[in-house]
Amino acid sequence: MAADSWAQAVDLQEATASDSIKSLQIKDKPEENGAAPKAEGESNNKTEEDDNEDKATNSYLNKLIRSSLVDNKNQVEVLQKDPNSPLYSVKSFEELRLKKPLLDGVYSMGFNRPSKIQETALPMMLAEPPQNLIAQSQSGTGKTAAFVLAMLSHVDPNNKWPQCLCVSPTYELALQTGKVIEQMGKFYPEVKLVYAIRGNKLPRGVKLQEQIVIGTPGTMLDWCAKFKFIEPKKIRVFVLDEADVMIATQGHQDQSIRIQRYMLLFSATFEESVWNFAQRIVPDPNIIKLKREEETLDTIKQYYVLCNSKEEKFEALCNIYGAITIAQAMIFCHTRKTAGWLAGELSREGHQVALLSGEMQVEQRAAVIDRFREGKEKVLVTTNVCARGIDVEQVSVVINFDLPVDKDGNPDNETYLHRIGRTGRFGKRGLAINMVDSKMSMNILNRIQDHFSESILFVQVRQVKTLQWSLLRTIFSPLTS
Ligand SMILES: Nc1ncnc2c1ncn2[C@@H]1O[C@H](COP(=O)(O)OP(=O)(O)OP(=O)(O)O)[C@@H](O)[C@H]1O
Repeated sequence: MAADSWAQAVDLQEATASDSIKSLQIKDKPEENGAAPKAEGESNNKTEEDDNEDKATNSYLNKLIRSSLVDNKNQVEVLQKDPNSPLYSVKSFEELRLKKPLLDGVYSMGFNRPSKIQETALPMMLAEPPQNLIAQSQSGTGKTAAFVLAMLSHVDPNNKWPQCLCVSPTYELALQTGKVIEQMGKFYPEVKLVYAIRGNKLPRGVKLQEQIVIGTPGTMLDWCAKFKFIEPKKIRVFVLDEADVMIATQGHQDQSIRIQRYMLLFSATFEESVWNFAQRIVPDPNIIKLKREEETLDTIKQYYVLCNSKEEKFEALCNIYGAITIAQAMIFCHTRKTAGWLAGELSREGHQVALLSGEMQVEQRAAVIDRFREGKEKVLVTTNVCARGIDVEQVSVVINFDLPVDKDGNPDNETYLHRIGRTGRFGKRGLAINMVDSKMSMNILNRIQDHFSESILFVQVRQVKTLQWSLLRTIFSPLTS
């Protein structure tokens, strides 16, 4: 059912939520191979028909999974020829006139063509003299590669001092962007990188030799202002990744974030007041801005389920667990406490899950994200600390166990978009499931839907098998079909 009438959707909650919750018990644990669990009312005594159905299911699933993994390259090619897609491009990387080692770096990462943001932003960023840029592009469309190429293009490797600064909002994202710089610059070994992140303590008075510094705001400011490891005057390029959240949390109050150099601001979202502020702090910027209706990705299908409490949401989650673990999933909670509780409950049910939240030691956080990236855990339970930027290709499902709200309890539309954007990366298909547990959260969901003029579809958790199949179809059916 498309929830096109919100009053109707709330009524529906009252009429069906408690009813549907009764059917949330799992009769069978999902099989290792991803077969759907039995829905309520189904017998555990298998008939020949059940056996045949299981076999057919397994063989179909295997095919779907294989095709989704193998066909993504073709899907990207299809999208890169579609003028309505954010991956559309008419140019090749050669035409963007990158230095030879950078071109080699790009191709070694398996990139064939630029995405729309890369094709549009790179000529502006590589121009001499460089021009300031404020750029918005949907999640997972290659913003990181765009500004990494800009930084690598502007450094002079003969000068042994920091020339480019890149600030990321979280420790994990700084590490991830650093990896992209290392990969893309691997044929340009004269250019070196250093991480200005918690835990990387340098002796006082040290003079940095590295040309690129990537880090988080606090440590970066300390390195510039307190320890003077970096001379702001010598900085040629200053990148603010996830610029809107950095401005919202730092920029309005702290003017020291303003470095009057060539400034590049990137994000998938720019709330109006932040956009205006960004234009005030960046002199004469080039601007790449999306219309509101362009902000969401068609490749991510969005659903919601109705529950009555945290415990019922947990039961609903258990019911769809088999489907979400076919590939990988991220589950977002509002607080560290809920994330810890949920990870504990899932573990008690015998599920192997990872937990990442802000209070953990940085080494622990790095280890958790590495293991998840390697697929050692299929489910990551987390908070907004992982809402932005984290790029794990195999994430096919995002679950909002709690809907994102700001400190006043209003919908946090930007965080919603970033959270669901952890799936559907660069042309992949993805699925977002929102768990609604009260009239208030239904209202939040309605307002998020209104904000993006997007349909978030209702699914009956009762129909476990149907849900599993619809999830699987959504994730794995090829874009061309
Ligand atoms: N031109 C390209 N061809 C193929 N893959 C690409 C290309 N550019 C980027 N990618 C891949 O697409 C994925 C998403 O890219 P990236 O993380 O840069 O997106 P983003 O726009 O920064 O996302 P977010 O808004 O979430 O921060 C990455 O895995 C990246 O390696």
